[in-house]
Amino acid sequence: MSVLLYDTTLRDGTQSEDISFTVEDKIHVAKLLDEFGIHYIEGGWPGSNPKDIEFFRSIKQHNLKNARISAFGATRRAKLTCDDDPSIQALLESEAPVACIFGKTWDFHVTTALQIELHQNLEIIEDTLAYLKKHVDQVFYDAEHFFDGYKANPDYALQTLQAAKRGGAEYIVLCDTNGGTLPFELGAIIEEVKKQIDTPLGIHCHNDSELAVANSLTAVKHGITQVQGVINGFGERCGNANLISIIPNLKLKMGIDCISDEQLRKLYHVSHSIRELANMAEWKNQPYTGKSAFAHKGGIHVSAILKNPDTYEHIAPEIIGNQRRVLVSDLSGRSNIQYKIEEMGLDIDINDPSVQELVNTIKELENQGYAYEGAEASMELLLQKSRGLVPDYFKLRGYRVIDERREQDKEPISEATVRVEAPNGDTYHTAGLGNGPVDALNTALRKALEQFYPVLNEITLIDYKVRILNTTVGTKAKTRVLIESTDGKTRWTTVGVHNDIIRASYLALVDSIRYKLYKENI
Ligand SMILES: CC(=O)SCCNC(=O)CCNC(=O)[C@H](O)C(C)(C)COP(=O)(O)OP(=O)(O)OC[C@H]1O[C@@H](n2cnc3c(N)ncnc32)[C@H](O)[C@@H]1OP(=O)(O)O
Ligand SMILES: CC(=O)C(=O)O
Repeated sequence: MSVLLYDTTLRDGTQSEDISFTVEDKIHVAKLLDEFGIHYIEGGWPGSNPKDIEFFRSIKQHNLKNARISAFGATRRAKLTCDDDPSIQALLESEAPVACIFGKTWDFHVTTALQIELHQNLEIIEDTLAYLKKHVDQVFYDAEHFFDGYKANPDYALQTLQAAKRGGAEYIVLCDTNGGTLPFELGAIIEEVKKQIDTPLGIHCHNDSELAVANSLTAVKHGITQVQGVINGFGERCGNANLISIIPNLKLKMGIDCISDEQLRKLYHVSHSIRELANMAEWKNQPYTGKSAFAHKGGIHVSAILKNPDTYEHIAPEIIGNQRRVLVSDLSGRSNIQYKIEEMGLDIDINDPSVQELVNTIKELENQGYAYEGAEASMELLLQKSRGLVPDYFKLRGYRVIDERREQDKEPISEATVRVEAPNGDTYHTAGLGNGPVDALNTALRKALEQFYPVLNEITLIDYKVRILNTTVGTKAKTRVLIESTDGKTRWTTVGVHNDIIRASYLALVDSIRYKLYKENI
């Protein structure tokens, strides 16, 4: 059995709150989807807006390898013929080889939304499809609200499908538009449809009951051969069926070879690239492609993973381009540390006393508010320091930070001074201005240290996160600061915790600097 993948990220996905692709973004997404092995890419609704018209004009200049481009539209307006309907004409002008038209199935929608007679809707469906069939290579029909319509009036719902069949639809796609259908209802209804309709069937599910993926897979189990969905499940309200979950489930769990093994390895890349292009926040726990999807934290889990990863993983992460991660925290045992040691390429025996010492230190520090699962550079320093492998690169003799606003209409000024002592005993006294007290402290500290460690000028701070830990004590609360740094080659994250936010930032900054020096073998 084979299943055709129909992606509507560029149409239904853009109905998601906060998503607005440019034409260039849309072209980029289409090319990613094509490489990934998607069979149909719905590029937009040419009757809706100039951006979508431009997309269809522009995509013709790109030679796609796998995918056919589909243009979306509605059945003709009741008062217009297809020749007069601007939306139908825009669809033809798009010159897309595939047209996907949605029409009404639910009698309630016909009388309430379209406000026409039930028989008129049947005529509209049939003649819109028949008209398009004469002009477009392939015509698909999206039966909007099919499952709700069937539950309300099965006879009429099936009549709408018969009309689509008479009109020549190559595929009839059953839509769970409001996302309220349960998998067992959906399966039973599809079985009834198959008794009446011999046109190939597709499925298009929304996620309002968090069942869009389950419903899509159930539909395939009941013989449906086209699955419509959106990358990362983007879409209006709670989103559409998530192709990032559907595809590996079809291939790895149901044995349906919808894309090649090589294409499946791009799953992580496609998911993250399209999320970036959509400018949507990271979904860490996203099944399959989230950063946490194969992240193991509990000591017992990690101990078993080290013996055989199948103990706590449903698939091997590499198959879909993701990777296993082990987190270190106060829920760790020695196995977590052992995993990290191997990951860092260090040669330390699990029975070395430093390992148990590190487990104990981490549990104690986490109790004070430190969090090492996102600050692996600080953890590596802790481990290597306990083994005497991190020198005292410098001593801080003192610092002062001034943050002042001298006049009402002027921006505040932040200034820091630091005194540090180099290993040879020389003392450096520097000052720095900054965009706030932490920035000023960073400038002053780096000015001093770069005089005897020039390599530090490669470091840039790329992220600074502050979390207040015990919020009930107000301004006396403890602060955790996480700093992410890069030297252009790698990125690393360090942590600092203190009652004083400047001191917490200083601790995280100093760990970042020490990590760079340690990695340079200085
Ligand atoms: C389930 C789905 O996801 S369907 C896709 C939904 N997506 C969108 O709506 C995004 C793109 N939409 C648009 O750009 C605009 O809504 C347009 C251009 C299509 C129409 O704009 P307007 O002409 O201003 O109409 P408006 O958006 O106010 O209302 C929609 C009209 O389409 C009609 N309509 C709804 N479904 C259908 C259908 N299947 N076939 C024909 N007409 C339909 C409605 O009855 C309404 O008609 P009315 O103006 O006579 O009351
Ligand atoms: C066609 C469509 O997007 C729907 O019915 O949900």
